[in-house]
Amino acid sequence: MHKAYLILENGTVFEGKSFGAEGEAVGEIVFTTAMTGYLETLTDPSYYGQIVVQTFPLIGNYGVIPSDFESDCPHVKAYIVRQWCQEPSNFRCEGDLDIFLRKNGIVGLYGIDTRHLTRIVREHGVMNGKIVASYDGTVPEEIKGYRIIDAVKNTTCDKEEVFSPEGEVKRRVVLYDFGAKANICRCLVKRGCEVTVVPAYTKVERVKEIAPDGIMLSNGPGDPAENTEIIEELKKIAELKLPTFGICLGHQLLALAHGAKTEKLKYGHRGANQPCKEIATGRVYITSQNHGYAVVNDSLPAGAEVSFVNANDGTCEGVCYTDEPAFSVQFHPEACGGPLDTGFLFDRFVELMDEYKNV
Ligand SMILES: NC(=O)CC[C@H](N)C(=O)O
Repeated sequence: MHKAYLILENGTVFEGKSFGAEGEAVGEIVFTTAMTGYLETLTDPSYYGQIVVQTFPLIGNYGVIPSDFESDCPHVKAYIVRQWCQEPSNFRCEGDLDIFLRKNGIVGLYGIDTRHLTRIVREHGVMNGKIVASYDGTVPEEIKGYRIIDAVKNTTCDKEEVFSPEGEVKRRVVLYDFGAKANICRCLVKRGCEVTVVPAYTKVERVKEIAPDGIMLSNGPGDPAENTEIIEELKKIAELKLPTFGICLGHQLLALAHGAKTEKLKYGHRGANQPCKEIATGRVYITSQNHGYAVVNDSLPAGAEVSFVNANDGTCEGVCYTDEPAFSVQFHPEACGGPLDTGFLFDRFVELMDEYKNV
């Protein structure tokens, strides 16, 4: 394995070794504290444009298992680990991480002090960086200027697709794909929903033609406020007053469509053990998360209430709309990877659809 370097925007340099694809990669450095679920992380489209650092020191122990993927291919810009497992072991394993990254053109770096790197990002805030094969003592210009743009455009599907449950179709859902994780669709299909996955720029007229019982707004990458066209369409979709459930980017876009604001967090929440408190019950759930932006609590308009807050930093983790059958969460109830504790939110959505069907 060759030597490779990570150069940070602030001039810090880490020397490590290359794995995966050879080459260079510039991106936004983010860290995830999840101890497992690296395949779900790699293939979650929300990581588009980001160089992901795993804080857990040994990654790849169970190899590559395609049925765990959250989309067809990895979306991370590059991948950094302390150590990758060269002899994975699992009855479902179909290969190792190095070959998987190489095949998919993802540059990897290992053998650096990921704890030190994480501390820098945590204290300084999220920053850009570049992985290079050689270092000449200078910080490349492109690092500072890097910005993730057109993220949803580059990760949404290009045509509609219908997923049907095995048994009877109990309700029909339109799932807006802003860069959706596959498990959102699986969670709905499992509950007897026929899911029509639609591209992110689908107009309200098409939704009316499909005439679903509910609307699901998926997760996705990038700055939520950048999606002005989608936000305008969501305003019209909200007028249909259909049961609506938003997750992560979907949650942020729904709030923006109602006039709320979003902000970039210092270093985001990425991991599988983020505590979230439900305001109505005071109960704390352990959640799976991957986001860099959040809805500003105080910016919510009348008719929208904070339903969950992050127990660590008090940021908005959920919104409930009092004049519409709509709710959303910043965390991932579909988990994958991560705890399944908040899967009941899909049951709530299904109940909401059934309630509205009967009125
Ligand atoms: N997982 C997501 O949907 C992330 C939403 C958004 N891109 C953020 O970083 O905040």
